[in-house]
Amino acid sequence: MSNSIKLAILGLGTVGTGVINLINDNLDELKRRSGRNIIITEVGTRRQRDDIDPDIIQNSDLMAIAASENVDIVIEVIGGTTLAKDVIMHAIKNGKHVVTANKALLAEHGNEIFAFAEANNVHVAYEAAVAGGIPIIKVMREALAANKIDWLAGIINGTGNFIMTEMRDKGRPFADVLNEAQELGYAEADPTFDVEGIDAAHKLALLASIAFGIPLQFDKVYCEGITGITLQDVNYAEELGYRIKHLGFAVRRDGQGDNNAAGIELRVHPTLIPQDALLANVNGVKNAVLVNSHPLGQTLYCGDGAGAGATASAVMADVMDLVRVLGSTDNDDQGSNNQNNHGHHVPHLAFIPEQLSDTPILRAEQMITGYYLRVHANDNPGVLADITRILSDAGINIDAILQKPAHKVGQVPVIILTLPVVESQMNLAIEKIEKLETITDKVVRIRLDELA
Ligand SMILES: NC(=O)C1=CN([C@@H]2O[C@H](COP(=O)(O)OP(=O)(O)OC[C@H]3O[C@@H](n4cnc5c(N)ncnc54)[C@H](O)[C@@H]3O)[C@@H](O)[C@H]2O)C=CC1
Ligand SMILES: N[C@@H](CC=O)C(=O)O
Repeated sequence: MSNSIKLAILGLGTVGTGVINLINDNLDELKRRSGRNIIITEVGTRRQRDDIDPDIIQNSDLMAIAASENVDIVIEVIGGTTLAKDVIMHAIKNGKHVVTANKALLAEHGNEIFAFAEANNVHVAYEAAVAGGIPIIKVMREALAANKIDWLAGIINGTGNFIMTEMRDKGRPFADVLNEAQELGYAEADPTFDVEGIDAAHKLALLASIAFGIPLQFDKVYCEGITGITLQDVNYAEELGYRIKHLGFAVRRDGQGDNNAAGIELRVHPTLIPQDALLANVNGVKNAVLVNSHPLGQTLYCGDGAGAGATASAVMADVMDLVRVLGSTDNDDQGSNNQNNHGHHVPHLAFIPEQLSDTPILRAEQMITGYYLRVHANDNPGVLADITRILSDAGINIDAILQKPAHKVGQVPVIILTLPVVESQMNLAIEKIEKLETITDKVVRIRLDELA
């Protein structure tokens, strides 16, 4: 077997430990598939660990590891956007290929990091950064390379899906399930990233870039989390044949039709989807990404979205890609066997950097979705007529109405499902509904999508 490939793992938490375990468990498979021996030569850890193979150098100086002669590929799994960035830039400068699971870092600084990697002829691989173990980056960059992607929708946070599933199926309290997700290694170091939708927004920014060939624009992703979802809305949605899932959407709009703007919608929010949609039945820590592309049509990719094993699988898939590049003699631009050559001809963001487009990202009020509205009204004659008149005057088509028995004396919840509408129109209609004397509370609104 030819020369060993030397790995450094920075950070021995959930993912770093998962990678060590995977290598220990599957080394024979890795060798047979790559034709190379794969060894961990160094690990970056804050404190000396006695559970690590004594042949592996333990070092708290991550910058030294990133420049070490003893390392071919640097695996960054410390998380965060400060030291992680410095270490990755240092590794790139020193000609190392990098594998990272750090979606926060790439969503915020990926444009700079990828440009620096290209200038230094190395690759920064990031399969584990989106949807855990699902090979969605590889699929979208390579397997769908001949397609034009129109939209994608995905459950892209395992913690959030785990919490919503456990709450719905077992009636468990939010805080209790979040606690379990942390114990299982699913949650981010700061779990507000999971429950407020920020982690999903990081991943969506990455998916949208490789779907549409646009630069990373995390700051333009519209983002709502799951903390405002009540069991009451979950149950009403189920009664109407829908399920609430926390989804990320990236949608290309061509600007056809009244009030429609051309551009890309990037949004993360709870969404009612039909109960019989495949995505509605993706539960627990599972993630799934539905991609609609031309000419292929809809394809769905599903698997564990978080946790040590799933994430280590994605990290090591990237390592294997790089091992094959490092091992090839005919894959680089000069035909040489330069160990540091880029070799990997798949562009970081799927499109060649000069071809990234400046298609605008649409503002929230320009986005188009259906809606679930829950309106609390005094049980007076004519109240329903007032609400439906306001919606109809705003050009909003009602798809279903459900009036529930009064749960407080004289007050009835009215549930309305609408067809897709431009958000600015819905904002105006809700403003008018809330001004009606018969309306007692703020209108609750959740977006709705038929995924057709
Ligand atoms: N846990 C999961 O399921 C997934 C995590 N990720 C990403 O992978 C990365 C790591 O996540 P986890 O392993 O879950 O986090 P973690 O918090 O379990 O592990 C991070 C480790 O890095 C160590 N570390 C931090 N700064 C260090 C320093 N200066 N020197 C040495 N060690 C240092 C910490 O002590 C900790 O052991 C994050 O970017 C996360 O977003 C991505 C996909 C899934
Ligand atoms: N915290 C994240 C981990 C994987 O990306 C999640 O729950 O999805």
